[in-house]
Amino acid sequence: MRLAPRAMATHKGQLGHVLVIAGDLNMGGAGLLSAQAALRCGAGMVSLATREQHLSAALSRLPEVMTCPVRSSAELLVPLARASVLVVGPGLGQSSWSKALLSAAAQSALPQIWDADALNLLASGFCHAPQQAILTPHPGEAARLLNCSSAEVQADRNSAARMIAERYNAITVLKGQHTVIASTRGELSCVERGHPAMAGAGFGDVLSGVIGALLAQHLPAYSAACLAVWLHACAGEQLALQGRGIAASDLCQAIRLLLEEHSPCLG
Ligand SMILES: NC(=O)C1=CN([C@@H]2O[C@H](COP(=O)(O)OP(=O)(O)OC[C@H]3O[C@@H](n4cnc5c(N)ncnc54)[C@H](O)[C@@H]3O)[C@@H](O)[C@H]2O)[C@@H](O)CC1
Ligand SMILES: Nc1ncnc2c1ncn2[C@@H]1O[C@H](COP(=O)(O)OP(=O)(O)O)[C@@H](O)[C@H]1O
Repeated sequence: MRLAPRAMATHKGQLGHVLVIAGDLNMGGAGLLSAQAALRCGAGMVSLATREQHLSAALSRLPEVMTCPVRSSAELLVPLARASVLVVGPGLGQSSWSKALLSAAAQSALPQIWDADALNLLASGFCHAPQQAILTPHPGEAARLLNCSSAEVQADRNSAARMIAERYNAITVLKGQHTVIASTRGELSCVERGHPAMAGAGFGDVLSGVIGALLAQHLPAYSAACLAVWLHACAGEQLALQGRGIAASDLCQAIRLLLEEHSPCLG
């Protein structure tokens, strides 16, 4: 499960276009973290559809990312038509704006990663998960998806991941210590890496962008989920050597270097 090396004549159009749909008012940073991670893991192009209030922050922090201020689902149509992979949910909120964007994504046939509020809205019965989805719940979101408590999820994490995969017909990444990845065909993997210094805001947002970039570069979905979790957890371990206080965005450079070690760009 490696990314293929790149031919010398490779161009960005062959490496996928990740569209991150994220960031309601007061949570603009979540989408930026996800987009930054996708960029740093080699996606050919990255776009961010978010509240117009976040436009200038996004442009100044991530000039490589195409920023699409969207007020309604109609304004999402053009970015959706250009994308090859969607990351939906970081900081998306649960407002009418959030719901309109999620509905538009749910109707798309593109492969997509659903995180955070996309999962909360899914759990509420607002919509169905699309075909070819990867769901990335933490134990709190997993509990909402299964209509149980997070203690019950934690008591048997393998079963919880399997049940979400079955119920929603989607690859499921149950985050937290020793992240579990379950497929709809019964495959189950556990990544016994990571560090409690990763217990902070925004780490999950980064993971969603890493998965998006690997999918965009044509890794099969289950492999993309497993490799992304492993890279993210190992990067966390490396940064944790310096102790607490890792900012989630710090992970991106460490993940980039680990990815190059694992899957060299020139083979
Ligand atoms: N910079 C930003 O704009 C950020 C925005 N964020 C957004 O904030 C919103 C709320 O997300 P939250 O995840 O904070 O809130 P949630 O209410 O979804 O989850 C928090 C609860 O889930 C449970 N939980 C989570 N991880 C657990 C674990 N490892 N073990 C056991 N229980 C666990 C706990 O009960 C915890 O109180 C989302 O839209 C999210 O995307 C976050 O991503 C953080 C960064
Ligand atoms: N104690 C821990 N051990 C290993 N990994 C952790 C630990 N705490 C958090 N993580 C990882 O950090 C990420 C946190 O994601 P999440 O809870 O969705 O955060 P956020 O919504 O703030 O981005 C997950 O990938 C999780 O596996």
